[in-house]
Amino acid sequence: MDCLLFEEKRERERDINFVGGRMVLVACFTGTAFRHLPWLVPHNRKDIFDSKKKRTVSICSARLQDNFTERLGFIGCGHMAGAIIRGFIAAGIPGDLIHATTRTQLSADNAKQLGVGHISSDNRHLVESCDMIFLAVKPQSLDPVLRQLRESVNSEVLYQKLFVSIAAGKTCEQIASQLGESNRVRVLRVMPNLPVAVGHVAGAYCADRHVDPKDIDRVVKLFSLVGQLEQVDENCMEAVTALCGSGPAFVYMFLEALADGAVRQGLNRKVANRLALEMVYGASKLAKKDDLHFAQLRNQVESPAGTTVYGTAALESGHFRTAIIHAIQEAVQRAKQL
Ligand SMILES: NC(=O)C1=CN([C@@H]2O[C@H](COP(=O)(O)OP(=O)(O)OC[C@H]3O[C@@H](n4cnc5c(N)ncnc54)[C@H](OP(=O)(O)O)[C@@H]3O)[C@@H](O)[C@H]2O)C=CC1
Ligand SMILES: O=C(O)[C@@H]1CCC=N1
Repeated sequence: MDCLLFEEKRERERDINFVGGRMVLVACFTGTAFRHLPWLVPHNRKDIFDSKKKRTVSICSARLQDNFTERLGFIGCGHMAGAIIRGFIAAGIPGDLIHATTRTQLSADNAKQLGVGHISSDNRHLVESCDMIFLAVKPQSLDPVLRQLRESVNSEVLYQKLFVSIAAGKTCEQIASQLGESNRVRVLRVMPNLPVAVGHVAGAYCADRHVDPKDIDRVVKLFSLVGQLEQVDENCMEAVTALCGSGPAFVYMFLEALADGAVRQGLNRKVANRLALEMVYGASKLAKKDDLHFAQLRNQVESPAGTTVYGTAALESGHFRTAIIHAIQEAVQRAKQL
């Protein structure tokens, strides 16, 4: 799939959107973007001078390298695997390189709709057929899956594969030791989030010390097609799970409440929903662009004795921030229990 690529000055400003089925990418330092997107091949590059921002911006098309041959296997194809697959396929990964297993026909039908090339319920066959195996079942279903793989797949075959777990709360060590000799099993943990479906993942990864840097590189490169993952220590993965994995649910709840508030004041429901969405999107975009402390941005909105400061004071008396901090804490606690 072709994409348009814009390069901008700062790495952190990189942003990927899909427009009319094409990927439009706003990227970092001119010249370095393709190093971060090694599976994209640039062509028709044109450098233009952005007089407003006083810097050169490159615009070009890019496509996935023809030699991308990694076979990706998903054990479990529910909400999260489905979102990752949607993002990968939109970024140009051929469905034929994607394998998935499910338990029910309904999930198999959903996987087919997404464009998954190979669908079955045979986890052993999936592991044997693929290079990178995503463990994408619920954490509560993971132990029996790992046991089944240990019992059914030849251990030397298991050791050749790269396992990527997206399960909340399960450590690399727990997974590796259930699959075989833990220092021979190659496991990375990735915590993605639902917006990976539209090429905008916010999340992180960590790996066991003995995982080969080349394996880490494979996963980082793959996810660079759908956004960017931070590298964190494993003991921070629960915080990332709460912030990034669960975060979209918190944001959707906030959106719902914002729209409800406006509807209560008489605004039409559809208009309220649309405005809530655009407002949060725009506020995030500005915060990302201006890179100011969130409180500085808030202060720009709060006119003295104006409407906003009355609203923010009401949020404080409703313990808004405490409630959010508590939500993150509860989500972390739950991840540790899983
Ligand atoms: N949802 C999210 O936003 C996020 C989820 N995660 C993590 O992703 C993982 C999956 O979560 P989510 O997608 O929400 O869950 P879902 O319940 O939507 O999906 C789980 C999938 O696993 C399949 N499954 C269960 N047992 C087996 C098995 N033995 N063999 C093959 N497939 C099996 C189910 O198939 P069937 O439907 O046929 O029973 C289903 O498709 C979890 O570990 C979660 O922690 C991480 C980040 C965000
Ligand atoms: O709710 C959950 O457990 C999963 C993990 C992060 C988001 N969803």
